Amino acid sequence: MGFDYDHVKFDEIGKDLKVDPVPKKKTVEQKKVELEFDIKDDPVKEVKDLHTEEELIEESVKEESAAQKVSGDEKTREPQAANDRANHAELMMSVNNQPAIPKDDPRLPKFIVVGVMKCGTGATQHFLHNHPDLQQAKQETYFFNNDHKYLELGYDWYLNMYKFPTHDHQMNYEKTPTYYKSVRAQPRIKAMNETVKLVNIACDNVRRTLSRFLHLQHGVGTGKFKADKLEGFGHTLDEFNRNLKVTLKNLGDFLEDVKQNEGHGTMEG
Ligand SMILES: Nc1ncnc2c1ncn2[C@@H]1O[C@H](COP(=O)(O)OS(=O)(=O)O)[C@@H](OP(=O)(O)O)[C@H]1O
Repeated sequence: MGFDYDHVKFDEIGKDLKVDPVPKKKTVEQKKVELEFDIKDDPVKEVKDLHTEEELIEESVKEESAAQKVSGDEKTREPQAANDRANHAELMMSVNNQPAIPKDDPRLPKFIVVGVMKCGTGATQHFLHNHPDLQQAKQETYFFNNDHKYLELGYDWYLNMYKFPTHDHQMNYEKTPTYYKSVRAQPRIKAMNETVKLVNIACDNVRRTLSRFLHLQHGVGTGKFKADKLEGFGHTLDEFNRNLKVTLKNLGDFLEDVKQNEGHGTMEG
């Protein structure tokens, strides 16, 4: 059963929303004052986990963009178009020097929690941690989706994230909640062990988005992240909602345009 596009009024989407005027951009000085206010009044001082995770991601992103600047070629850039992904993954495997994989090392993980970020991966890890036959990596490694770690530091670095199993049945594992969306990580994990088990936890995407937003907002409020992390999302839940309403209205206009013009009105362009 197909979707009946003809009877959908895309230009109606968001029409009844009472959209408040888009807030004017704040000056740097205003943002600074707000940030200081947030830090002073924030009741939660302890954001250790949040800090560690975000630091690792930021480090990973910085390293990737530095690699792109230096090489300036296709090898290190994650492709945006879905159609390019499979080809790109193959390209990545063939053109880069792959690190030697010590396939028999008992420290290698038997399964990996690959995501989804903000779907309770931390809670899952917490439960697994208490199992006597399981042993987790020292931290979220971000190994397979980071060119610097994977290609330059290699498996020496990765294996150092693990202890040797203490008995025959014990299995090592890691959790890095961004692997699920990484074009790089997939073939690299397969190269390590093509029967390794991957655990992916799914949840409601709206709840997940809100969780991520509040995570970022909290991090900015406590000075752990830079304020520009929230650019476009707003700095409060009210701003987030306001911006979402505008985005939703724009989405309706965009879809109407696609409906009218793509493939001469067939939407098959
Ligand atoms: N058991 C269970 N089931 C469903 N959801 C749960 C569970 N335990 C924790 N949570 C909520 O998951 C949010 C944190 O997810 P993650 O641990 O995956 O975050 S992270 O990606 O590692 O930062 C975080 O959501 P928010 O509280 O909305 O931020 C947790 O409350």
